[in-house]
Amino acid sequence: MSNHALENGVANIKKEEELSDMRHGEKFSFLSSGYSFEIIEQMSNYIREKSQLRPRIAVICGSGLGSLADIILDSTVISYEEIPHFPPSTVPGHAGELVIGLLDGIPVIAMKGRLHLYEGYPLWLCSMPVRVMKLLGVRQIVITCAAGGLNPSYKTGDIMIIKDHVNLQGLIGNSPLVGKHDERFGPRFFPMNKTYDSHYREIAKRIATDMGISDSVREGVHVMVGGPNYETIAELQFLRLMGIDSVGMSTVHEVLVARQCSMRVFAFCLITNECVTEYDCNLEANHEEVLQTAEQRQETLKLFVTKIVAEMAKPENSIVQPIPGRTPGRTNIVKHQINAGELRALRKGRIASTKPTVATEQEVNNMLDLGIIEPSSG
Ligand SMILES: O=P(O)(O)O[C@@H]1C[C@H](O)[C@@H](CO)O1
Ligand code: HPA
Repeated sequence: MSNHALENGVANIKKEEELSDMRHGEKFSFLSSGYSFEIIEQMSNYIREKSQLRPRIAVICGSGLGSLADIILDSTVISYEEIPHFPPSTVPGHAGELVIGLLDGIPVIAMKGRLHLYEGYPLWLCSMPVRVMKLLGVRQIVITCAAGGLNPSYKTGDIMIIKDHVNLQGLIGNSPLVGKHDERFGPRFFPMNKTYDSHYREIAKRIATDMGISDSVREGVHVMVGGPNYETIAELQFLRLMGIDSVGMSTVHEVLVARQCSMRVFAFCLITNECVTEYDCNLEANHEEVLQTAEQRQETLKLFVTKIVAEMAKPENSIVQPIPGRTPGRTNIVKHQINAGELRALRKGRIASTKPTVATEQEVNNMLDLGIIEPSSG
């Protein structure tokens, strides 16, 4: 199926290119905004049929961090290649599997391996799984990555909680969000200043203290570069001037898409190597070191992530606010009203949605963001 992924993407782009402005009878081209809502819905429906669990929490495992998914019990494993329209993962250290199961008793969905820009996939395709997970009911997400430590005080093996990012690609117009807009994925114009959930960051720091690892846990600003090559010394010096603490090749595009659809985000990097910023240094960045560091830190990270997920799942930590910026009157969501029986059935995963009746847009948005109802293509 995955062989068709890019073809289908291209078909989708062609459809968009054919859009015409009827007022003027002219044809306009659109940059691709990726898979339509209906294709994402098809993908999530495929996944939903494979597991009875309806996780609210997702984990994206970065390079060499796939073992985080190995502690998920009673799991259903779905290879990316079998999911319609899902492209394969092509990087060592990225298994290319979705794992749905229980992490210390809490339903989660994990991406064991992600998609990168440097694999030749456009950013909308790299971040597409986040939209699929949203339609599956995910409302909170833990995003992890391997990164080079640019802050001179960082050491290999440190965990850096991301408090902010510089979206280098986005600043010059390469964003997963460019192109034709569909309000069902969230607003086009939305704020980013509360992106990295401050409450979850505090929880993570408390957990680090309890685990006795606070000396190796940092908080900093992440940048995503295009890769696949590591950076030159001049590039790293430039990034350091910008106030960057960690350099990676992922995460930012996923965070953007997650925030657009109102997910609460906790993200961290494992500092897998120290960035070389001096010309007279003989060290050279390499992927083997990245994977090796990840392997050395896997037990600590498994515990760290398990504890964070347990906290995120607590009712008081799982309240989700809709992201500001929805365009009034532009949402295509079918409105639902829900009774107690339906709510119980939804929570047990026996039904995916309820019959459409009338509810206010505010009620619908609240229910959507709380994961009580599913967005529909209607
Ligand atoms: O998938 P992530 O961002 O964790 O992987 C990093 C970036 C490159 O894919 C790779 C470079 O070693 O590790
Ligand atoms: N640079 C960019 N991406 C990375 C690095 C790095 O040094 N290490 C792991 N991913």
